[in-house]
Amino acid sequence: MGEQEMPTGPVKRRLGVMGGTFDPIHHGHLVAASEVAALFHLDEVVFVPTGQPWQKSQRAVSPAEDRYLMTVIATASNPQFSVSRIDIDRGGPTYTIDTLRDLSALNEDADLFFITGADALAQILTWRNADELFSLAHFIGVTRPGHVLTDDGLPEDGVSLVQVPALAISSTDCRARVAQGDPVWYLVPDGVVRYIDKRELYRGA
Ligand SMILES: Nc1ncnc2c1ncn2[C@@H]1O[C@H](COP(=O)(O)OP(=O)(O)OP(=O)(O)O)[C@@H](O)[C@H]1O
Ligand SMILES: O=C(O)c1ccc[n+]([C@@H]2O[C@H](COP(=O)([O-])O)[C@@H](O)[C@H]2O)c1
Repeated sequence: MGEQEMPTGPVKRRLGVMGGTFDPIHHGHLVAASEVAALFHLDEVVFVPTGQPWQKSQRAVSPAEDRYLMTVIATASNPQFSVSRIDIDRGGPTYTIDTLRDLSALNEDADLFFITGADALAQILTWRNADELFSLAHFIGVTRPGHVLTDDGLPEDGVSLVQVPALAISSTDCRARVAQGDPVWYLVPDGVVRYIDKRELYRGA
């Protein structure tokens, strides 16, 4: 068979997945997703707020509906970004293995790319069914100030490491700033500043 006659399957969509607690979502999350979308030619990035983040059980996490709505507000202006409720609506502790199984079933026409910061990537072997994760998605680890980005111990073909513009922003710091009465303007999108104020989030954090 000549080269031109080689059978080809349908071209798969390239779907980025940005999981997070987003309490609140900030520009570090948004820049990471935007950079990876450009570098990996993603068709879409779906942000997936956690239901119950079991590794954050040492602190009170804001209600899922508030975190979901802030994520919607923050991503609404970008036609490439969307938000999924799957981890919230499933109920119970959130495991990425479930996120990826559910998204695979809903997007049979897509290859999945799971985006994660250096800190989260360093913990990945502690996640539920860690071995199976890499058969469901390609993992993309991004740089984050204060954390070492490494794929040590992870499957060679399963992970890519990417440098993104350094934004020393964390949700922890945003919550502390609000609690102290300090501004979070320009750390989070304007609509998220307004939402935090309207719902009086983090005042006693
Ligand atoms: N500034 C940042 N730069 C790059 N990646 C980030 C940044 N902030 C968060 N991430 C990544 O985004 C994902 C979701 O993070 P998460 O919602 O826990 O935010 P966080 O700022 O780490 O929150 P917290 O301070 O409450 O732990 C994780 O993979 C995390 O590593
Ligand atoms: O699958 C797990 O066991 C697991 C443990 C901790 C974190 N995660 C996922 O990692 C992503 C970032 O989590 P977090 O807690 O840093 O916001 C989010 O999608 C979580 O569901 C997943």
